[in-house]
Amino acid sequence: MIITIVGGGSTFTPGIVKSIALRQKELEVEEVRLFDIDEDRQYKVSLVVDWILKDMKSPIRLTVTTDKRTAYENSSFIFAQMRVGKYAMREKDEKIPLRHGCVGQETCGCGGLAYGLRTLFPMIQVIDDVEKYAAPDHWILNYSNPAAVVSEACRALRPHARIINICDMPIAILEMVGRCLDIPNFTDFDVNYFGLNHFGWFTDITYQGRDLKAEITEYVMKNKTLLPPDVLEKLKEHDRVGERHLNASWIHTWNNVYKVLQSNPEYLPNTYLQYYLLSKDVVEESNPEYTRANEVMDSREKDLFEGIDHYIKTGEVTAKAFYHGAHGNYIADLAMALKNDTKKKFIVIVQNNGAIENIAPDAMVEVPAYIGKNGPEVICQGPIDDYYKGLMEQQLASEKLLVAGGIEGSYEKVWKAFSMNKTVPSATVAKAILDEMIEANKEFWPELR
Ligand SMILES: NC(=O)c1ccc[n+]([C@@H]2O[C@H](COP(=O)([O-])OP(=O)(O)OC[C@H]3O[C@@H](n4cnc5c(N)ncnc54)[C@H](O)[C@@H]3O)[C@@H](O)[C@H]2O)c1
Ligand SMILES: O=P(O)(O)OC[C@H]1O[C@H](O[C@H]2[C@H](O)[C@@H](O)[C@@H](O)O[C@@H]2CO)[C@H](O)[C@@H](O)[C@@H]1O
Ligand SMILES: [Mn+2]
Repeated sequence: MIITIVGGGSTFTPGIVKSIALRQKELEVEEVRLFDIDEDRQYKVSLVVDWILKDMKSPIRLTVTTDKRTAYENSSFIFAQMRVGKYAMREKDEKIPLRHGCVGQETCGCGGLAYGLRTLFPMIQVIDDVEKYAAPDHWILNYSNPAAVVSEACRALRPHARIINICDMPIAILEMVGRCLDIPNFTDFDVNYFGLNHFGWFTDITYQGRDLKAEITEYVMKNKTLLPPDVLEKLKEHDRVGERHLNASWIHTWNNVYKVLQSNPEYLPNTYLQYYLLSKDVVEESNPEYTRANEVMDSREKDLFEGIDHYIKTGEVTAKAFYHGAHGNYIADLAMALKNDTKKKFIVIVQNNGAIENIAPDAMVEVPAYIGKNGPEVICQGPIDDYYKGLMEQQLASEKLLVAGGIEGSYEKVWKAFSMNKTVPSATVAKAILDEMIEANKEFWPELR
Protein backbone atom coordinates (compact mmCIF):
# COMPACT_ATOMS: atom_id res chain seq x y z
CA MET A 1 0.00 0.00 0.00
CA ILE A 2 1.47 3.30 -1.13
CA ILE A 3 0.45 6.81 -0.07
CA THR A 4 1.66 9.77 -2.14
CA ILE A 5 1.71 13.29 -0.71
CA VAL A 6 1.45 16.02 -3.35
CA GLY A 7 2.99 19.20 -1.99
CA GLY A 8 5.62 17.16 -0.15
CA GLY A 9 7.37 20.40 0.81
CA SER A 10 4.32 21.64 2.74
CA THR A 11 4.62 22.76 6.34
CA PHE A 12 1.95 20.15 7.12
CA THR A 13 3.82 17.16 5.61
CA PRO A 14 5.66 16.09 8.80
CA GLY A 15 2.42 16.11 10.84
CA ILE A 16 0.53 14.18 8.18
CA VAL A 17 3.27 11.55 7.89
CA LYS A 18 3.26 11.12 11.66
CA SER A 19 -0.52 10.54 11.53
CA ILE A 20 -0.01 7.96 8.77
CA ALA A 21 2.76 6.21 10.70
CA LEU A 22 0.59 6.03 13.82
CA ARG A 23 -1.97 4.11 11.71
CA GLN A 24 0.57 1.99 9.81
CA LYS A 25 -1.04 -1.35 10.69
CA GLU A 26 -4.65 -0.35 9.96
CA LEU A 27 -3.64 1.30 6.70
CA GLU A 28 -1.18 -1.53 5.87
CA VAL A 29 1.01 1.19 4.40
CA GLU A 30 4.42 0.14 3.14
CA GLU A 31 5.62 3.29 1.44
CA VAL A 32 5.07 7.04 1.62
CA ARG A 33 6.10 9.08 -1.41
CA LEU A 34 6.60 12.82 -1.35
CA PHE A 35 6.05 14.71 -4.60
CA ASP A 36 6.60 18.45 -5.14
CA ILE A 37 7.70 20.82 -7.90
CA ASP A 38 10.10 22.57 -5.51
CA GLU A 39 12.90 20.03 -5.12
CA ASP A 40 14.92 21.96 -2.51
CA ARG A 41 12.02 22.75 -0.22
CA GLN A 42 10.77 19.15 -0.37
CA TYR A 43 14.26 17.73 0.24
CA LYS A 44 14.58 19.77 3.45
CA VAL A 45 11.13 18.71 4.68
CA SER A 46 11.94 15.08 3.82
CA LEU A 47 14.82 15.15 6.32
CA VAL A 48 12.45 15.69 9.21
CA VAL A 49 9.97 13.17 7.74
CA ASP A 50 12.76 10.61 7.60
CA TRP A 51 13.62 11.40 11.22
CA ILE A 52 9.96 10.94 12.28
CA LEU A 53 9.77 7.51 10.66
CA LYS A 54 13.07 6.42 12.22
CA ASP A 55 12.15 7.87 15.62
CA MET A 56 8.88 5.91 15.52
CA LYS A 57 10.74 2.77 14.36
CA SER A 58 8.27 2.69 11.50
CA PRO A 59 8.68 0.06 8.74
CA ILE A 60 7.35 2.62 6.20
CA ARG A 61 9.72 3.28 3.26
CA LEU A 62 10.17 6.90 2.21
CA THR A 63 10.55 8.00 -1.41
CA VAL A 64 11.14 11.64 -2.34
CA THR A 65 10.66 12.66 -5.95
CA THR A 66 9.81 15.36 -8.46
CA ASP A 67 8.97 12.76 -11.11
CA LYS A 68 5.26 12.08 -11.63
CA ARG A 69 5.58 8.42 -12.58
CA THR A 70 7.77 7.66 -9.56
CA ALA A 71 5.28 9.57 -7.40
CA TYR A 72 2.05 7.93 -8.51
CA GLU A 73 2.81 4.48 -9.91
CA ASN A 74 0.52 1.95 -8.13
CA SER A 75 -0.27 4.46 -5.42
CA SER A 76 -3.55 3.80 -3.55
CA PHE A 77 -4.00 7.11 -1.76
CA ILE A 78 -2.93 10.52 -2.97
CA PHE A 79 -3.06 13.21 -0.29
CA ALA A 80 -2.96 16.58 -2.09
CA GLN A 81 -1.97 19.74 -0.24
CA MET A 82 -0.24 22.03 -2.67
CA ARG A 83 -0.11 25.79 -2.42
CA VAL A 84 0.18 27.14 -5.95
CA GLY A 85 2.36 30.25 -5.85
CA LYS A 86 3.38 29.55 -2.25
CA TYR A 87 3.25 32.12 0.58
CA ALA A 88 4.55 34.91 -1.67
CA MET A 89 1.29 34.74 -3.65
CA ARG A 90 -0.82 34.25 -0.53
CA GLU A 91 0.56 37.56 0.70
CA LYS A 92 -0.70 39.23 -2.50
CA ASP A 93 -4.11 37.52 -2.20
CA GLU A 94 -4.44 39.07 1.24
CA LYS A 95 -2.89 42.50 0.65
CA ILE A 96 -4.39 43.52 -2.71
CA PRO A 97 -8.07 43.43 -1.56
CA LEU A 98 -7.14 45.13 1.73
CA ARG A 99 -5.63 48.04 -0.24
CA HIS A 100 -9.14 48.50 -1.68
CA GLY A 101 -10.85 48.27 1.70
CA CYS A 102 -12.02 44.67 1.19
CA VAL A 103 -11.43 41.46 3.14
CA GLY A 104 -7.94 40.09 2.47
CA GLN A 105 -8.08 36.34 3.09
CA GLU A 106 -6.50 33.38 1.33
CA THR A 107 -9.70 31.35 0.77
CA CYS A 108 -12.53 33.90 1.15
CA GLY A 109 -13.51 36.93 -0.90
CA CYS A 110 -11.24 38.19 -3.70
CA GLY A 111 -8.12 36.51 -2.26
CA GLY A 112 -9.84 33.12 -2.37
CA LEU A 113 -11.04 33.74 -5.92
CA ALA A 114 -7.50 34.67 -6.99
CA TYR A 115 -6.00 31.60 -5.30
CA GLY A 116 -8.75 29.53 -6.97
CA LEU A 117 -7.80 30.69 -10.46
CA ARG A 118 -4.18 29.71 -9.73
CA THR A 119 -5.06 26.25 -8.43
CA LEU A 120 -7.81 25.10 -10.78
CA PHE A 121 -5.66 23.76 -13.63
CA PRO A 122 -2.76 22.40 -11.51
CA MET A 123 -5.37 20.35 -9.62
CA ILE A 124 -6.82 18.98 -12.85
CA GLN A 125 -3.26 18.09 -13.88
CA VAL A 126 -2.83 16.12 -10.63
CA ILE A 127 -6.05 14.20 -11.35
CA ASP A 128 -4.90 13.35 -14.90
CA ASP A 129 -1.42 12.28 -13.77
CA VAL A 130 -2.86 10.15 -10.98
CA GLU A 131 -5.32 8.49 -13.35
CA LYS A 132 -2.47 7.66 -15.68
CA TYR A 133 -0.19 5.99 -13.14
CA ALA A 134 -1.95 5.16 -9.86
CA ALA A 135 -3.83 2.01 -8.79
CA PRO A 136 -7.25 1.89 -10.55
CA ASP A 137 -9.12 2.00 -7.21
CA HIS A 138 -7.02 4.92 -5.87
CA TRP A 139 -8.50 7.82 -3.89
CA ILE A 140 -7.30 11.42 -4.05
CA LEU A 141 -7.98 13.14 -0.72
CA ASN A 142 -7.58 16.84 -1.35
CA TYR A 143 -6.77 19.52 1.20
CA SER A 144 -5.40 21.99 -1.42
CA ASN A 145 -7.21 25.29 -1.04
CA PRO A 146 -9.37 27.06 -1.87
CA ALA A 147 -11.29 23.79 -1.50
CA ALA A 148 -14.64 25.31 -2.56
CA VAL A 149 -13.30 26.52 -5.92
CA VAL A 150 -11.09 23.47 -6.41
CA SER A 151 -14.00 21.08 -5.85
CA GLU A 152 -16.22 23.03 -8.27
CA ALA A 153 -13.45 22.85 -10.91
CA CYS A 154 -13.11 19.08 -10.37
CA ARG A 155 -16.89 18.66 -10.72
CA ALA A 156 -16.98 20.74 -13.89
CA LEU A 157 -13.91 19.29 -15.61
CA ARG A 158 -13.36 15.80 -14.16
CA PRO A 159 -16.74 14.67 -12.77
CA HIS A 160 -15.69 11.01 -12.53
CA ALA A 161 -12.41 11.58 -10.71
CA ARG A 162 -11.94 9.51 -7.55
CA ILE A 163 -11.42 12.59 -5.41
CA ILE A 164 -12.80 13.69 -2.04
CA ASN A 165 -12.20 17.34 -1.12
CA ILE A 166 -11.89 18.04 2.60
CA CYS A 167 -11.30 20.75 5.16
CA ASP A 168 -9.97 20.58 8.71
CA MET A 169 -11.88 23.62 9.98
CA PRO A 170 -14.99 21.71 11.21
CA ILE A 171 -12.85 19.21 13.15
CA ALA A 172 -10.68 22.06 14.49
CA ILE A 173 -13.85 23.81 15.71
CA LEU A 174 -15.02 20.61 17.40
CA GLU A 175 -11.63 20.33 19.10
CA MET A 176 -12.11 23.86 20.44
CA VAL A 177 -15.65 23.02 21.56
CA GLY A 178 -14.23 20.01 23.42
CA ARG A 179 -11.54 22.12 25.06
CA CYS A 180 -14.01 24.83 26.12
CA LEU A 181 -16.35 22.22 27.61
CA ASP A 182 -13.53 20.05 28.94
CA ILE A 183 -14.37 16.96 26.87
CA PRO A 184 -11.27 15.57 25.14
CA ASN A 185 -13.05 13.04 22.87
CA PHE A 186 -14.01 15.53 20.17
CA THR A 187 -13.60 13.01 17.36
CA ASP A 188 -16.50 11.03 18.86
CA PHE A 189 -18.92 13.97 18.85
CA ASP A 190 -21.95 13.26 16.68
CA VAL A 191 -22.66 16.20 14.39
CA ASN A 192 -24.91 17.52 11.71
CA TYR A 193 -23.62 20.28 9.48
CA PHE A 194 -24.47 21.95 6.20
CA GLY A 195 -22.96 24.63 3.98
CA LEU A 196 -20.20 25.25 1.49
CA ASN A 197 -16.51 24.98 2.26
CA HIS A 198 -15.49 27.71 4.75
CA PHE A 199 -19.17 28.72 4.73
CA GLY A 200 -21.27 26.42 6.91
CA TRP A 201 -23.08 25.78 10.18
CA PHE A 202 -23.25 23.03 12.81
CA THR A 203 -26.94 22.28 13.34
CA ASP A 204 -26.34 19.61 16.03
CA ILE A 205 -23.43 18.52 18.20
CA THR A 206 -24.18 15.74 20.68
CA TYR A 207 -22.08 13.44 22.85
CA GLN A 208 -23.20 10.75 25.29
CA GLY A 209 -26.70 12.21 25.53
CA ARG A 210 -25.42 15.78 26.02
CA ASP A 211 -26.55 18.59 23.73
CA LEU A 212 -23.15 20.17 23.16
CA LYS A 213 -24.49 22.68 20.65
CA ALA A 214 -26.66 24.19 23.38
CA GLU A 215 -23.80 24.01 25.91
CA ILE A 216 -21.27 25.67 23.58
CA THR A 217 -23.75 28.35 22.51
CA GLU A 218 -24.24 29.24 26.17
CA TYR A 219 -20.44 29.15 26.69
CA VAL A 220 -19.74 31.50 23.78
CA MET A 221 -22.51 33.91 24.78
CA LYS A 222 -21.16 34.03 28.32
CA ASN A 223 -17.41 34.16 27.54
CA LYS A 224 -17.74 36.14 24.29
CA THR A 225 -15.29 33.75 22.58
CA LEU A 226 -14.75 30.16 21.42
CA LEU A 227 -11.18 30.27 22.74
CA PRO A 228 -10.68 27.77 25.55
CA PRO A 229 -9.27 29.27 28.78
CA ASP A 230 -5.93 27.39 28.64
CA VAL A 231 -5.16 28.74 25.16
CA LEU A 232 -6.31 32.22 26.12
CA GLU A 233 -3.98 32.22 29.14
CA LYS A 234 -1.00 31.12 27.02
CA LEU A 235 -1.79 33.67 24.32
CA LYS A 236 -1.71 36.46 26.87
CA GLU A 237 1.92 35.59 27.59
CA HIS A 238 3.20 34.73 24.10
CA ASP A 239 2.26 35.75 20.61
CA ARG A 240 1.86 32.15 19.61
CA VAL A 241 0.92 28.80 21.03
CA GLY A 242 3.16 26.36 19.20
CA GLU A 243 1.09 23.21 19.63
CA ARG A 244 -1.65 24.46 17.27
CA HIS A 245 0.21 27.30 15.55
CA LEU A 246 -2.29 29.68 17.09
CA ASN A 247 -1.03 33.22 16.61
CA ALA A 248 -2.54 36.43 17.92
CA SER A 249 -4.65 36.77 14.75
CA TRP A 250 -6.60 33.66 15.69
CA ILE A 251 -7.87 35.54 18.76
CA HIS A 252 -9.97 37.73 16.44
CA THR A 253 -11.26 34.63 14.68
CA TRP A 254 -12.37 32.77 17.80
CA ASN A 255 -13.78 35.97 19.32
CA ASN A 256 -15.71 36.74 16.14
CA VAL A 257 -17.62 33.47 16.57
CA TYR A 258 -19.38 35.36 19.37
CA LYS A 259 -20.32 38.26 17.10
CA VAL A 260 -21.62 35.93 14.37
CA LEU A 261 -23.52 33.85 16.90
CA GLN A 262 -25.07 37.00 18.38
CA SER A 263 -26.41 37.89 14.94
CA ASN A 264 -27.88 34.39 14.56
CA PRO A 265 -27.83 32.06 17.59
CA GLU A 266 -29.64 29.23 15.76
CA TYR A 267 -26.56 27.26 14.64
CA LEU A 268 -22.84 27.26 15.53
CA PRO A 269 -21.08 29.01 12.62
CA ASN A 270 -17.89 27.96 10.86
CA THR A 271 -15.25 30.54 11.82
CA TYR A 272 -14.81 31.52 8.16
CA LEU A 273 -18.29 33.07 8.08
CA GLN A 274 -16.71 36.07 9.83
CA TYR A 275 -15.30 37.18 6.47
CA TYR A 276 -18.79 37.43 4.94
CA LEU A 277 -20.95 38.42 7.90
CA LEU A 278 -18.45 40.76 9.62
CA SER A 279 -16.54 42.05 6.57
CA LYS A 280 -16.21 45.61 7.86
CA ASP A 281 -15.03 44.53 11.33
CA VAL A 282 -12.52 42.10 9.81
CA VAL A 283 -11.05 44.76 7.50
CA GLU A 284 -10.72 47.14 10.46
CA GLU A 285 -9.00 44.43 12.51
CA SER A 286 -6.52 43.68 9.67
CA ASN A 287 -3.10 45.25 9.25
CA PRO A 288 -2.63 45.76 5.47
CA GLU A 289 1.15 45.76 5.98
CA TYR A 290 1.27 42.53 7.98
CA THR A 291 -1.29 39.85 7.16
CA ARG A 292 -1.72 36.18 8.07
CA ALA A 293 0.75 35.18 5.30
CA ASN A 294 3.43 37.21 7.08
CA GLU A 295 2.47 35.70 10.40
CA VAL A 296 2.70 32.15 9.00
CA MET A 297 6.06 32.87 7.32
CA ASP A 298 7.32 34.24 10.64
CA SER A 299 6.03 31.31 12.70
CA ARG A 300 5.01 27.94 11.22
CA GLU A 301 7.28 28.12 8.17
CA LYS A 302 10.19 29.70 10.06
CA ASP A 303 9.92 27.20 12.94
CA LEU A 304 9.94 24.26 10.51
CA PHE A 305 12.89 25.35 8.39
CA GLU A 306 14.93 26.60 11.38
CA GLY A 307 14.11 23.28 13.03
CA ILE A 308 15.42 21.43 9.97
CA ASP A 309 18.64 23.48 9.94
CA HIS A 310 19.07 22.73 13.64
CA TYR A 311 18.52 19.01 12.91
CA ILE A 312 21.13 19.08 10.13
CA LYS A 313 23.67 20.64 12.52
CA THR A 314 22.89 18.67 15.69
CA GLY A 315 20.82 15.59 14.80
CA GLU A 316 18.12 16.83 17.18
CA VAL A 317 14.54 17.74 16.30
CA THR A 318 12.98 20.35 18.59
CA ALA A 319 9.34 20.12 19.70
CA LYS A 320 8.20 23.28 17.93
CA ALA A 321 9.68 22.27 14.54
CA PHE A 322 6.42 20.77 13.33
CA TYR A 323 2.78 20.51 14.27
CA HIS A 324 1.00 17.20 14.66
CA GLY A 325 -2.70 16.95 15.45
CA ALA A 326 -6.24 17.12 14.11
CA HIS A 327 -5.15 18.18 10.60
CA GLY A 328 -3.06 15.05 9.86
CA ASN A 329 -5.30 12.75 11.87
CA TYR A 330 -8.36 13.79 9.88
CA ILE A 331 -6.96 12.89 6.46
CA ALA A 332 -5.35 9.68 7.74
CA ASP A 333 -8.60 8.62 9.47
CA LEU A 334 -10.50 9.32 6.26
CA ALA A 335 -8.12 7.05 4.33
CA MET A 336 -8.62 4.37 7.00
CA ALA A 337 -12.41 4.61 6.64
CA LEU A 338 -12.15 4.20 2.86
CA LYS A 339 -9.70 1.34 3.05
CA ASN A 340 -11.37 -0.59 5.86
CA ASP A 341 -14.97 0.28 4.95
CA THR A 342 -15.68 1.56 8.47
CA LYS A 343 -18.68 3.78 7.54
CA LYS A 344 -17.46 6.34 10.08
CA LYS A 345 -18.98 9.82 9.75
CA PHE A 346 -16.84 12.62 8.26
CA ILE A 347 -17.72 16.08 7.03
CA VAL A 348 -16.71 16.21 3.34
CA ILE A 349 -17.23 18.36 0.25
CA VAL A 350 -19.45 16.57 -2.28
CA GLN A 351 -21.87 17.30 -5.09
CA ASN A 352 -25.20 18.18 -3.48
CA ASN A 353 -27.59 15.92 -5.40
CA GLY A 354 -30.38 16.55 -2.89
CA ALA A 355 -28.32 16.44 0.32
CA ILE A 356 -29.54 19.98 1.00
CA GLU A 357 -33.02 19.71 -0.42
CA ASN A 358 -33.51 23.27 -1.67
CA ILE A 359 -30.00 23.89 -3.01
CA ALA A 360 -29.14 23.10 -6.66
CA PRO A 361 -28.12 19.48 -7.31
CA ASP A 362 -24.84 20.52 -8.95
CA ALA A 363 -23.64 22.67 -6.01
CA MET A 364 -20.52 21.46 -4.21
CA VAL A 365 -21.60 21.40 -0.57
CA GLU A 366 -19.99 20.50 2.75
CA VAL A 367 -22.04 17.92 4.65
CA PRO A 368 -21.54 14.82 6.80
CA ALA A 369 -21.24 11.45 5.09
CA TYR A 370 -20.60 7.86 6.10
CA ILE A 371 -17.30 6.83 4.53
CA GLY A 372 -16.82 3.30 3.25
CA LYS A 373 -14.93 1.54 0.46
CA ASN A 374 -17.23 3.01 -2.21
CA GLY A 375 -16.73 6.58 -1.04
CA PRO A 376 -19.08 8.97 0.79
CA GLU A 377 -22.70 8.03 1.54
CA VAL A 378 -24.07 11.49 2.16
CA ILE A 379 -26.42 12.18 5.07
CA CYS A 380 -29.30 14.33 3.85
CA GLN A 381 -29.80 17.58 5.74
CA GLY A 382 -33.30 18.43 4.47
CA PRO A 383 -34.38 21.92 3.37
CA ILE A 384 -32.73 25.04 4.81
CA ASP A 385 -34.20 28.45 5.68
CA ASP A 386 -34.01 31.46 3.36
CA TYR A 387 -31.26 33.13 5.41
CA TYR A 388 -28.79 30.27 4.79
CA LYS A 389 -30.07 29.58 1.30
CA GLY A 390 -29.64 33.20 0.22
CA LEU A 391 -26.13 33.48 1.65
CA MET A 392 -25.03 30.17 0.17
CA GLU A 393 -26.48 30.82 -3.26
CA GLN A 394 -24.70 34.18 -3.58
CA GLN A 395 -21.38 32.59 -2.61
CA LEU A 396 -21.99 29.58 -4.86
CA ALA A 397 -22.76 31.77 -7.84
CA SER A 398 -19.58 33.76 -7.26
CA GLU A 399 -17.46 30.57 -7.14
CA LYS A 400 -19.22 28.97 -10.12
CA LEU A 401 -18.78 32.10 -12.25
CA LEU A 402 -15.11 32.17 -11.34
CA VAL A 403 -14.56 28.59 -12.43
CA ALA A 404 -16.56 29.08 -15.64
CA GLY A 405 -14.62 32.30 -16.30
CA GLY A 406 -11.30 30.53 -15.70
CA ILE A 407 -12.19 27.65 -18.03
CA GLU A 408 -13.50 29.94 -20.79
CA GLY A 409 -10.87 32.67 -20.26
CA SER A 410 -13.70 35.17 -19.74
CA TYR A 411 -12.81 38.50 -18.12
CA GLU A 412 -16.52 39.33 -17.89
CA LYS A 413 -17.39 36.21 -15.88
CA VAL A 414 -14.46 36.62 -13.52
CA TRP A 415 -15.35 40.30 -12.97
CA LYS A 416 -18.93 39.22 -12.20
CA ALA A 417 -17.57 36.62 -9.75
CA PHE A 418 -15.60 39.35 -7.93
CA SER A 419 -18.51 41.86 -8.10
CA MET A 420 -21.11 39.58 -6.59
CA ASN A 421 -18.95 38.30 -3.76
CA LYS A 422 -20.46 39.47 -0.50
CA THR A 423 -17.09 40.89 0.64
CA VAL A 424 -17.04 43.41 -2.25
CA PRO A 425 -19.15 46.59 -2.07
CA SER A 426 -19.22 47.62 -5.73
CA ALA A 427 -18.48 46.45 -9.30
CA THR A 428 -15.92 49.26 -9.72
CA VAL A 429 -14.00 48.11 -6.63
CA ALA A 430 -14.21 44.55 -7.97
CA LYS A 431 -12.66 45.69 -11.27
CA ALA A 432 -9.84 47.56 -9.56
CA ILE A 433 -8.98 44.50 -7.46
CA LEU A 434 -9.30 42.14 -10.42
CA ASP A 435 -7.00 44.25 -12.60
CA GLU A 436 -4.32 44.28 -9.90
CA MET A 437 -4.78 40.54 -9.41
CA ILE A 438 -4.33 39.89 -13.14
CA GLU A 439 -1.00 41.71 -13.02
CA ALA A 440 0.13 39.89 -9.87
CA ASN A 441 -0.92 36.45 -11.17
CA LYS A 442 0.53 36.71 -14.71
CA GLU A 443 2.64 33.63 -14.15
CA PHE A 444 -0.27 31.51 -12.91
CA TRP A 445 -3.70 32.52 -14.24
CA PRO A 446 -5.26 31.54 -17.54
CA GLU A 447 -5.47 34.52 -19.88
CA LEU A 448 -8.73 36.47 -19.45
CA ARG A 449 -10.13 38.21 -22.55
N1 LIG B 1 -8.49 22.21 3.33
C1 LIG B 1 -8.00 22.59 4.52
O1 LIG B 1 -8.75 22.69 5.48
C2 LIG B 1 -6.56 22.89 4.67
C3 LIG B 1 -5.93 22.95 5.92
C4 LIG B 1 -4.59 23.30 6.00
C5 LIG B 1 -3.88 23.54 4.82
N2 LIG B 1 -4.55 23.48 3.64
C6 LIG B 1 -3.88 23.71 2.35
O2 LIG B 1 -2.75 22.85 2.24
C7 LIG B 1 -1.83 23.43 1.32
C8 LIG B 1 -0.43 23.48 1.91
O3 LIG B 1 -0.37 24.48 2.90
P1 LIG B 1 1.00 25.01 3.51
O4 LIG B 1 0.66 26.21 4.31
O5 LIG B 1 1.71 23.91 4.17
O6 LIG B 1 1.79 25.46 2.20
P2 LIG B 1 3.34 25.35 1.80
O7 LIG B 1 3.60 26.49 0.88
O8 LIG B 1 4.18 25.15 3.00
O9 LIG B 1 3.42 23.98 0.95
C9 LIG B 1 2.84 23.83 -0.27
C10 LIG B 1 3.76 23.04 -1.19
O10 LIG B 1 3.05 22.86 -2.43
C11 LIG B 1 4.01 22.84 -3.45
N3 LIG B 1 3.38 23.03 -4.75
C12 LIG B 1 2.94 24.18 -5.33
N4 LIG B 1 2.43 23.91 -6.54
C13 LIG B 1 2.53 22.58 -6.74
C14 LIG B 1 2.19 21.70 -7.81
N5 LIG B 1 1.62 22.16 -8.91
N6 LIG B 1 2.44 20.38 -7.66
C15 LIG B 1 3.02 19.89 -6.54
N7 LIG B 1 3.38 20.68 -5.50
C16 LIG B 1 3.14 22.00 -5.60
C17 LIG B 1 4.96 23.97 -3.06
O11 LIG B 1 6.19 23.86 -3.73
C18 LIG B 1 5.07 23.75 -1.55
O12 LIG B 1 6.16 22.94 -1.20
C19 LIG B 1 -2.42 24.81 0.97
O13 LIG B 1 -3.20 24.73 -0.19
C20 LIG B 1 -3.32 25.10 2.15
O14 LIG B 1 -4.30 26.04 1.86
C21 LIG B 1 -5.85 23.15 3.54
O1 LIG C 1 -3.48 30.59 8.29
P1 LIG C 1 -3.01 29.18 8.37
O2 LIG C 1 -2.18 28.78 7.16
O3 LIG C 1 -2.37 28.81 9.67
O4 LIG C 1 -4.32 28.30 8.35
C1 LIG C 1 -5.20 28.38 7.31
C2 LIG C 1 -6.01 27.12 7.37
O5 LIG C 1 -6.95 27.32 8.42
C3 LIG C 1 -7.83 26.23 8.65
O6 LIG C 1 -7.15 25.14 9.20
C4 LIG C 1 -6.46 25.33 10.46
C5 LIG C 1 -7.27 25.04 11.65
O7 LIG C 1 -8.34 25.92 11.67
C6 LIG C 1 -6.41 25.25 12.89
O8 LIG C 1 -7.18 25.07 14.04
C7 LIG C 1 -5.30 24.27 12.90
O9 LIG C 1 -5.76 22.95 13.05
O10 LIG C 1 -4.58 24.44 11.74
C8 LIG C 1 -5.28 24.41 10.51
C9 LIG C 1 -4.30 24.83 9.49
O11 LIG C 1 -3.70 26.04 9.86
C10 LIG C 1 -8.56 25.92 7.37
O12 LIG C 1 -9.42 24.83 7.50
C11 LIG C 1 -7.65 25.72 6.20
O13 LIG C 1 -8.41 25.56 5.03
C12 LIG C 1 -6.70 26.87 6.05
O14 LIG C 1 -5.71 26.51 5.09
MN1 LIG D 1 -10.26 24.53 5.30
